[in-house]
Amino acid sequence: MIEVTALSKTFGRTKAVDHLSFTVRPGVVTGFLGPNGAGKSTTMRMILGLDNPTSGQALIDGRQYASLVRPLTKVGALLDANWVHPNRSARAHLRWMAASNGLPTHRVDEVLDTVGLTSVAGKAVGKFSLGMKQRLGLAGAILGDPEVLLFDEPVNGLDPEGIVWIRQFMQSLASAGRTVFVSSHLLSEMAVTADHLIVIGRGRLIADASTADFIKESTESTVKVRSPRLAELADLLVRNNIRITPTDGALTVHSAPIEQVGDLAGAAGITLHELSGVQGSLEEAFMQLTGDSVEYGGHGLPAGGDPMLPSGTVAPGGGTGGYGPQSGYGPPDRYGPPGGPGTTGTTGPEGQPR
Ligand SMILES: Nc1ncnc2c1ncn2[C@@H]1O[C@H](COP(=O)(O)OP(=O)(O)OP(=O)(O)O)[C@@H](O)[C@H]1O
Repeated sequence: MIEVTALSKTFGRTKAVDHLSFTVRPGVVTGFLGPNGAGKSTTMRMILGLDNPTSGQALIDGRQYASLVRPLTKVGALLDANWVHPNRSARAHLRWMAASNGLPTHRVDEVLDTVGLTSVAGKAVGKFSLGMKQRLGLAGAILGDPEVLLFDEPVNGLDPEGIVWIRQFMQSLASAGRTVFVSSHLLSEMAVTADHLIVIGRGRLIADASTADFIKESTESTVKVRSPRLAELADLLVRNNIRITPTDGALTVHSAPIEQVGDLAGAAGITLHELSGVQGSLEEAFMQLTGDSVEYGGHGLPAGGDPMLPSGTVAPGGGTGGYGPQSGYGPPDRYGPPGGPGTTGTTGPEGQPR
């Protein structure tokens, strides 16, 4: 378990982490989300003893990282996959890590096998692709069979196959009862990987909730309905004071439960070809909650909504224009392709204090 209590870190005039408190529990994957510069890497670095807090504390199973005798047996981390000497082979790199923590050499071959690097174990790491380096970083993280694992942007720059592999890898670690704490910019990926989310903005806690609750509470649920008598159905719903938006041969219903829509259509004898509930996405929930916490950029949509839509209509996905968030809706490109590992200047697993 990781316990962060009133944790703060100031760099000059920048408050990178501001009185942050949360707990990361074992048995589930906990995602760590926040806009660029929110303080995720700094928080992880403090948990790992790589940065000293200005105030507050971060404990791993009740102890500070610095007080752990053989840290790799308690905590494994992947902060920067590029932090490996390029001329060293994968096996030599892991042997060096194992020796420094008093771990048996046979663990090296075991973890190489787990991450699928056995056939290239003798190759210089400098010749590795990013995906292979990420796998090597994960091998280092699990070398000491630790109960607690931290991964900072582990899927950065990976292809879809690599992303799915890492997702399953993290989920299997969690289902074995480990504590898994992972930061990522890829929100759609986090939505299917993490069971629980810690969301921060400008160093402060914004949300600490299950992924399902976070999405449910921060987005609008709508109903999608299709019918061969769409115009009649639209008229019926409007007459019942229900707000709707026409979308691609269907109606999006904003202010009525699915049962009411079905009952009204049924009573009027209107055949339906589709009646389904639509939940918002993690992207929408994230932007809704962190819109004001973005450090750089952030050109929100105008307060009146999307200028491309008629007034009173609703942007697809619950955007602005009469419904949903009216302000602080940042441009999605903030969450686009990440800058790649190393952009936060973090240190690899070997950089952890012994
Ligand atoms: N060593 C440092 N010296 C000065 N400022 C720093 C240092 N490390 C981080 N910061 C600042 O602290 C704030 C938080 O940075 P941090 O890297 O922790 O955020 P992040 O959420 O990990 O961002 P990203 O998602 O972009 O990696 C930023 O304003 C950053 O510029």
